[in-house]
Amino acid sequence: MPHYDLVIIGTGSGNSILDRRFAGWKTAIVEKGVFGGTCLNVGCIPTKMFVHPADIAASVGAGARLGVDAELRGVRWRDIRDRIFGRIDPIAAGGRQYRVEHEDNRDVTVYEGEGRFTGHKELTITFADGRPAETVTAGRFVIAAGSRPAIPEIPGLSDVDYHTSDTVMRIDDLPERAVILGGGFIAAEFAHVLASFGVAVTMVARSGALLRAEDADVSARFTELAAKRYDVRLNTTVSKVRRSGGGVAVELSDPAGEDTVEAGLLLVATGRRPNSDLLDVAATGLSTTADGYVKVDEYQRTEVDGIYALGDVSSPFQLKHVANHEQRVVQHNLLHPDAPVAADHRFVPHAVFTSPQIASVGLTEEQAAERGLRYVTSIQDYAGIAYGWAMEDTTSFAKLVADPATGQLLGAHIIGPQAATVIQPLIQAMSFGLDAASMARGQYWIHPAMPELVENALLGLELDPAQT
Ligand SMILES: Cc1cc2nc3c(=O)[nH]c(=O)nc-3n(C[C@H](O)[C@H](O)[C@H](O)COP(=O)(O)OP(=O)(O)OC[C@H]3O[C@@H](n4cnc5c(N)ncnc54)[C@H](O)[C@@H]3O)c2cc1C
Ligand SMILES: NC(=O)c1ccc[n+]([C@@H]2O[C@H](COP(=O)([O-])OP(=O)(O)OC[C@H]3O[C@@H](n4cnc5c(N)ncnc54)[C@H](O)[C@@H]3O)[C@@H](O)[C@H]2O)c1
Repeated sequence: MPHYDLVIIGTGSGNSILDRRFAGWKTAIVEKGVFGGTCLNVGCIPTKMFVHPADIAASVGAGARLGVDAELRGVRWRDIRDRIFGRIDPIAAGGRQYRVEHEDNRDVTVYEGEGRFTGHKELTITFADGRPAETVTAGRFVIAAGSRPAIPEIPGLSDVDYHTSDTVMRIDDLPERAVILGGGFIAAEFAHVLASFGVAVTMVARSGALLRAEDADVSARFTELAAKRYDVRLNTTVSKVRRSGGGVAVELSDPAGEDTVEAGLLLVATGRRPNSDLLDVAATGLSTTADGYVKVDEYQRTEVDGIYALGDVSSPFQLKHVANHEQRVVQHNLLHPDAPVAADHRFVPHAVFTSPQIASVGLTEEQAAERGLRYVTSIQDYAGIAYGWAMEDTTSFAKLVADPATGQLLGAHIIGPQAATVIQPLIQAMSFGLDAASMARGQYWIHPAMPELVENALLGLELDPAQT
């Protein structure tokens, strides 16, 4: 049975651990799917490569209001799809080839199969091509096995051809109508992409709002805008799914009664679950949280000495920048176990690349209230800054939550054009402890640029007199 210094399970962020400092470490990498993991192959990268042309397509119709009459003549879906994957697939293949063949990786063995713990620090790898399974042991493991779409139990679902984010980007033709189940990140991003490309979209959410985890004002505004663009069904559950014509019939139930929507495509976007169960992490002595995340401490160490975990398999954030940060922490701690560094999860931002864009960091107003904190808020509409006038914006805003006594920002939430970019100075201020008044007045803000939104939101905070 081969014994390794290090076994890494998963080639998403896990693949970035090895650099020349690990030369001489006898290492195995285990990957059951496509090299590069979720973000590269079926996540952040391709989705945003679809969102960009979707933004362009959507902007054509939006010009008339400003006096620019333009028409969208068509969307060449297959060309867009093939361009995107024509770029991504070779990157994944190149990453694999580098690990398998390159001289830099002479101490690395790549196992292209599915790993499962079968004992203490013992992993058995099975292969799809029927080769005999192999069992390896190691002094150190990194569990970077990510997450997968969570599929709810809905009568009939397993009998129809439904999609998840893993498959929907590779379809051959766009349907006339799509039903999207879920009201979270993936639902919001794909609703925008599909609708911008001419697909009629029905969004089905079991609660009373879309993007419910956002600050309530942001969630409410997004829900209101989405309802103008899509057929949004709130407080609705799917009671049954069945085949119908060339597609699916989705039977819906809401407080007002029953309805059936027929569509050429059903996208299930109801969250993602960590892959700890398929890995049987209990067999190596690890426990998980109630939601299935491998338990780690602030150093990304699991309960078993020498086993680390990172990314979606252990982090409820389920974000690539978090997986990458944790990967750097694990990398350091593997090399310097006696001087470990901790992961910094204080101010983890996220953005939803839908329309309008949404970005957020820190506490929502609801979370600040729940924690009993003393806080003030400020809402700055895009309509109140010069660039917002240029865009004739009427619906976008930034909302700040701050501690009035110290001027420290507690949270920032933006819904509107370029939200994911405009929020960055606020993330920086929170990360480095810059107070709102110093931030607003201690620097120039380019006029008339979008960050004036941030400047004005900061100036709108009613801080205690000592802070102003
Ligand atoms: C549609 C979509 C869009 C997204 N967009 C964004 C975004 O815009 N911004 C953002 O920050 N995040 C985004 N995310 C989230 C982001 O993709 C993930 O947080 C990130 O990829 C997690 O990285 P990871 O390394 O933990 O796992 P992964 O990248 O999933 O890597 C895990 C790897 O482990 C392999 N594996 C699993 N189990 C085993 C096993 N038993 N044996 C062998 N190999 C195994 C898998 O095949 C996979 O390759 C998106 C996710 C999705 C689904
Ligand atoms: N821009 C980004 O950073 C980005 C984009 C896409 C995905 N992601 C990551 O991927 C994760 C997964 O995305 P997601 O949209 O699937 O999850 P999500 O948690 O954002 O949303 C899941 C949605 O499904 C609903 N839901 C859950 N179980 C259900 C059930 N049984 N029946 C009906 N509805 C149900 C929830 O109420 C919610 O509306 C996100 O949490 C995010 O971390 C990030």
